[in-house]
Amino acid sequence: MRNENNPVIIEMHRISKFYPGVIALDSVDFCIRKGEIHALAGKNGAGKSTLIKILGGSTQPDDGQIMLKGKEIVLHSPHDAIANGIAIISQELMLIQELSVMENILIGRLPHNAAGFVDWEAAKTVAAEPLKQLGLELDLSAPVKTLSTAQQQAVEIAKALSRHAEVIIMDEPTSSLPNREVDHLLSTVRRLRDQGITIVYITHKLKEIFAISDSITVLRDGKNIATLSTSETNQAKIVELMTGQSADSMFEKGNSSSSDIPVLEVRDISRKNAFSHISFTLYKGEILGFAGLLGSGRTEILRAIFGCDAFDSGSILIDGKEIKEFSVKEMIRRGIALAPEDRKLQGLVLSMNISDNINLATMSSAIRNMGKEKKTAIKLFDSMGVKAPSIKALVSSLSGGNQQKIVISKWLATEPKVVLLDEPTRGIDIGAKSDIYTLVEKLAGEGVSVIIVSSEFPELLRVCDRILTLHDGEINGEFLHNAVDEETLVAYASGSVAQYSVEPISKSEVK
Ligand SMILES: Nc1ncnc2c1ncn2[C@@H]1O[C@H](COP(=O)(O)OP(=O)(O)OP(=O)(O)O)[C@@H](O)[C@H]1O
Repeated sequence: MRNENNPVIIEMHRISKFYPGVIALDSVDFCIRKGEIHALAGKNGAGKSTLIKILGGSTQPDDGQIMLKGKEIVLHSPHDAIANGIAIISQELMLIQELSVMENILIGRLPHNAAGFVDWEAAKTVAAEPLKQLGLELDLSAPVKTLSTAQQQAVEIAKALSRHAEVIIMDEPTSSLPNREVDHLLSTVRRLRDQGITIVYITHKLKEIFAISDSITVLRDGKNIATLSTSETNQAKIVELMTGQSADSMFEKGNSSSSDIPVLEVRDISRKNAFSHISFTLYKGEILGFAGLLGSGRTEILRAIFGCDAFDSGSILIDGKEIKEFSVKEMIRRGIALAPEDRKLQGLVLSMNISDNINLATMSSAIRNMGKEKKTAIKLFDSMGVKAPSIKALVSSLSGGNQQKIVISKWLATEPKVVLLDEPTRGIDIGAKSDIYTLVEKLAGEGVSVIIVSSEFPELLRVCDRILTLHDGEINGEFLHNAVDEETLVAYASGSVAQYSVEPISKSEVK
């Protein structure tokens, strides 16, 4: 709980930051108290990253003032921030994979003996200290590349502690962690707070904000909308503050557009070590969800349908005709589109602009029709509500939610009849999520069929007509969206429902 008696450790006053055509931060005041976990919430593009980059010294504000324990500080570089006890743990960890745990913790600061050689014994003692503070036992000599993501994150935190960080900023720390590691990270964060360390915690996951934080600051369109004590507010209120809309209106399922016309029939496909005996039918205008955890085979099944990966047995039919030739090119020709999970690696070319990215999947010859490309880009840019100065803006400058809209636009440009969306809302804010659900419903209304893979089951319940649960490469349950709850989906997806025979659902029930 926020303790108003804790002294203020950092005050940011009237911080502004301008980029060409964008006010990233508009005279923001941000106050953090010592020993609290302060969550920073806001839609994509609200200004969270810019604010913490300023606090971490990697971006300079155009206006405003930063006070640390009552004294003004000027942060010209990340080095200045570290010297002032402020550390950032980014989503992309800054570790050197080939070096050991100890070398990473003490990077640039290994102790030397009188003869000028590294004093490895002293290094061991110094590096062990922050790990002890975190309550962790790690082999100090193990190369970092042999550790799990959660362990690597712990090394990054230990590095910050060994540099005497008093304020640790964590940017989406659970986004790359498997579910089972999340609770462990949250208890590490609480442990740090109890030792008097101040944490600024950025996440799009509201559940996490309420599980961990003492206070919440909400940014919207570059402004500080409110700073609240977590115990005195609730999720619906935070959604309202983030979006300016009531939470209820964003989470109502629209009418189903599902028909009786089969579009995609997957018959008993199997691939060794990936999935087995997968059979289902997708109908015209239907939104079908795959509820599965990491390793359930969900991504592999989509990739097989899209022709990226082969399967060992079984068959796939589109519009009643069995497909004999499997390649991405052929599947695009037959009207299938896949928006992949890792949008930065597989979905976009970050160094290219919005227009070129939208037209990527339809550029087929060396001679480009620039007029047509521009028309397509403008149409999708407008209909998707992308927040950027123009179609010429670089995709790398967009927020996560807007990047995702570009990935989806790229595939809509191919005018598909089946859209496969792999974790379409991962890491994006609630406003952009709502835009994507609305878009999916609009597509279904136009007769496009959609498969959504997600580990966020409330999202599937919100948008899908029907949901298949996947565990260990097999479909182990089939549910209508209005006949199932989150707990049941979790039980099936985690395999904790041992014996279950899938009751076939008649199409009349789906509607
Ligand atoms: N280097 C940059 N050049 C141009 N515009 C930028 C740059 N960095 C951020 N912006 C713009 O500033 C605004 C705020 O972006 P910021 O990344 O701070 O938002 P955010 O709340 O962190 O979003 P997300 O949750 O997607 O990370 C956005 O409109 C973004 O496009």
